[in-house]
Amino acid sequence: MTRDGAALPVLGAGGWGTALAVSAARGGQAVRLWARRPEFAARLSRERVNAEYLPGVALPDDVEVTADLGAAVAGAEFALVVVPSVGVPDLLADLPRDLGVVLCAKGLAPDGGRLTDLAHELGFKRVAVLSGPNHAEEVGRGLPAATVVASADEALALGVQRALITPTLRVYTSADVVGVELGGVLKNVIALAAGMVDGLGLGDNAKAALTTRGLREMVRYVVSQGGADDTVYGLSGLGDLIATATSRHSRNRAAGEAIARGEHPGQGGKVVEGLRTADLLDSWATAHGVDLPIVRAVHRVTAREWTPARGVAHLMEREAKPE
Ligand SMILES: NC(=O)c1ccc[n+]([C@@H]2O[C@H](COP(=O)([O-])OP(=O)(O)OC[C@H]3O[C@@H](n4cnc5c(N)ncnc54)[C@H](O)[C@@H]3O)[C@@H](O)[C@H]2O)c1
Ligand SMILES: O=P(O)(O)OC[C@H](O)CO
Repeated sequence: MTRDGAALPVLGAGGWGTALAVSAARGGQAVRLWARRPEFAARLSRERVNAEYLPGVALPDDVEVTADLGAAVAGAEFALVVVPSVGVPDLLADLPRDLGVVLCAKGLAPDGGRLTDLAHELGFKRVAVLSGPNHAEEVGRGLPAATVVASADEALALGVQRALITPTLRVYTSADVVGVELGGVLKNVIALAAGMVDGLGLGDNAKAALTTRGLREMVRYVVSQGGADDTVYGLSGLGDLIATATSRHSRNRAAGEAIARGEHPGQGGKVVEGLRTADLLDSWATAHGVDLPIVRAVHRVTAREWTPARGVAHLMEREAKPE
């Protein structure tokens, strides 16, 4: 399904689903945007602006909004799955298994594994992941950006590339599903830590050290899972780490900043994936004896087991060693 085929289903009408729908439609792709709540879908269809999740961005005429999941995916070769990771298992369970699924959430499955693995376990044969430095607020406004679609199924990756590429969104393909998927997952935790550095006023040196050591931690985890270190140094790893750890748009960075100030992160119901990821990954790292000290510190601080100051001490007072 491409621009000359059936409409592209975009499942999930939060900030990212809406931005992808708008971007693809501006590029000439007909889109069906599925929202879970019928009243929300009706309002979006009527007002043509997602005031709750992506204010100020008008839906082009080529975006049809529906709350009917069957109608949204009818006749499609693949669909973009753009709900938060916690909602992905239930949504996948409701989809036909011959549909290609393009997972866009930057989070983990309930058991701490990868969502692409979960999709295969549920019986999907054609599975891809889309990830990159992509703030919805900027993609929705048509500012230039690049992203990566990874799949073991090259035809699927090429189909997604054709459907999504526009003069303002450059879409690369990759065969490294593990590397592309986990880069986007891990960077949220490092962005939470970067936000804490901001909130504590620790300075630019500290933030540079934290993000660089965070990148090393991303490489260690991705390689332990079978991904390539090269991928982590690309758009979906380092690129997204830069975009998230430095951005005023990032909900993860902002949540870290709020926590460091002693506040509870309030994001108006918008998902902060790094909180759940830190919890799942810290347990995984403990169980498997893998050293992920920043993940550990972020989890303990966000779980309110450690103060932010103790988290900093945990990172600074580790045994001296070569870089
Ligand atoms: N916002 C971004 O800039 C951005 C960019 C790239 C990737 N992502 C990732 O995309 C995913 C979705 O993020 P978002 O920014 O669109 O979220 P959001 O917070 O803007 O909105 C979440 C949307 O999902 C819906 N939702 C929540 N739980 C659901 C469930 N169980 N089943 C179905 N729908 C559910 C909500 O009603 C809402 O429409 C996240 O994993 C995020 O990390 C976000
Ligand atoms: O707002 P965040 O922190 O969820 O980040 C959004 C995107 O993942 C940036 O690429």
